[in-house]
Amino acid sequence: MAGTGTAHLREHDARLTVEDLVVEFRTKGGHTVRAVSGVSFDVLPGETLGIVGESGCGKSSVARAVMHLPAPVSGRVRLGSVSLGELDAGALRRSRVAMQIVFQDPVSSLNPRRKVKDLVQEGASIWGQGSASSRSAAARSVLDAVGLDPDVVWNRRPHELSGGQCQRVSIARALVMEPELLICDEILASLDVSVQAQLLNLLRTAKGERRLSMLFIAHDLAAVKNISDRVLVMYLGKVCEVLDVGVLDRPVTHHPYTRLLLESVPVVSASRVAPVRGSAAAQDLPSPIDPPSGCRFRTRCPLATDRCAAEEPVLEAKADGQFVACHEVP
Ligand SMILES: Nc1ncnc2c1ncn2[C@@H]1O[C@H](COP(=O)(O)OP(=O)(O)OP(=O)(O)O)[C@@H](O)[C@H]1O
Repeated sequence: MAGTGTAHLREHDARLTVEDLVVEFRTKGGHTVRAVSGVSFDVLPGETLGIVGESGCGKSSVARAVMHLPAPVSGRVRLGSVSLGELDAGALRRSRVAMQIVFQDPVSSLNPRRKVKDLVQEGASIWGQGSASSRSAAARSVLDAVGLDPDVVWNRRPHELSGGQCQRVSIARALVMEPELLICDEILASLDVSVQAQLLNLLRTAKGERRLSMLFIAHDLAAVKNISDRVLVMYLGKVCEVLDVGVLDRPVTHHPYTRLLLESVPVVSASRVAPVRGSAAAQDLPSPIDPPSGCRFRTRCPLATDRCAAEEPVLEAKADGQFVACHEVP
C-alpha cells in the first residue's frame, strides 16, 4: 500500500475515497502537464480535509477531478460505495447533487441576470426536487442559515450584493442541495478578513448540523487550520504530507515543505517547528511539465541529498497519525 502512496487511507466507511488520481492537460505548445500525479486521500462523514500548497500545485485540479469535471486521466473516486468512473453520464450528473463545489470568485460564478431567489433554487428546480413552495421555503431557510435576510436579498441580482454576500449565496446554493460532500475551492481568497471569519463560522455550523464532509482548499494555512480536521499538503501535483490538524503546531517532525508553509503563518509559532533554512521560500516552483527527478521538492529543500534525486519518497506513517513522504524526516 505504501508504494502507491495510499498508506494513509483508513479502513473506515469513508464518504469520499480518492485513489491514485492523475490529471493531465495539453498545453498550446503540445506539452502534457501532469497537474496531479497519483494523489490519494479519504474523507469521513462529518470530516473536513484541508488541502494546502502553493499556486499551481494542483489543488483545483484535484477538486475538479473529484467531481469528474472532467474525469481524471486515471485513478478512482468513490462517493460512499459509488465509484464515479463506473457511472454513465446521467448517473454522474445525478451524483453531483451530493457533491457540491463553491469556487473562489463569488461574483463570476453566479449568473448576473438571475435573482438570488432563482440562483438558490436553481439546482432543486432542475432536479425537480419538492414542490415550488417547498423549494422556496428551503431557499429562504438556507439563506437565513448563511446570514442573509431572505426578505432583503430575495429579488436582488449579484451586482447588487457585496463580494461576501455573493459568496454566501454561492454557499447557500450548494447547501440547499443537502450535499454529502462540499468542496470549497479558495472560497475566502477575495474576501476581507472579517467576512472570512464569518464564513468559516457558518461552514463550521453547517458541518456540525449536517454532518457534512468537506474538502477545504486554500493557500492560507491559518484558515485551513481553523476549519479542518486533517490537512493534506501538496507540492507539484503530489502529496507531501497528511496530518491531523492538532499536530500542525506541535513539535513533531514535518515535511520540509510543510515547514516552509508554516513559516509564513503567524498563527503557528515558528519557534515550535524547525524553520526551513536558505532561500527556498523565494525560489520558483519547478514546471510540472518537467518536474525534478526523485523528490519533486528537492530543488528547494535544505535537507536534500543525492538519494532525493535518485529515489522518489513514498508516504510513510510517522507519529500521531502523520504520513510524510520524505527520505530525510526520521
Ligand atoms: N486548463 C489547463 N490547461 C493547461 N494547464 C492547466 C490547466 N489548468 C491547470 N493547469 C496547470 O496545472 C497545474 C495545476 O493547476 P491548478 O489550478 O490545479 O493548481 P492550484 O494549486 O489550484 O493553483 P491555484 O492555487 O493558483 O488555484 C498548473 O501548472 C497549471 O498551470
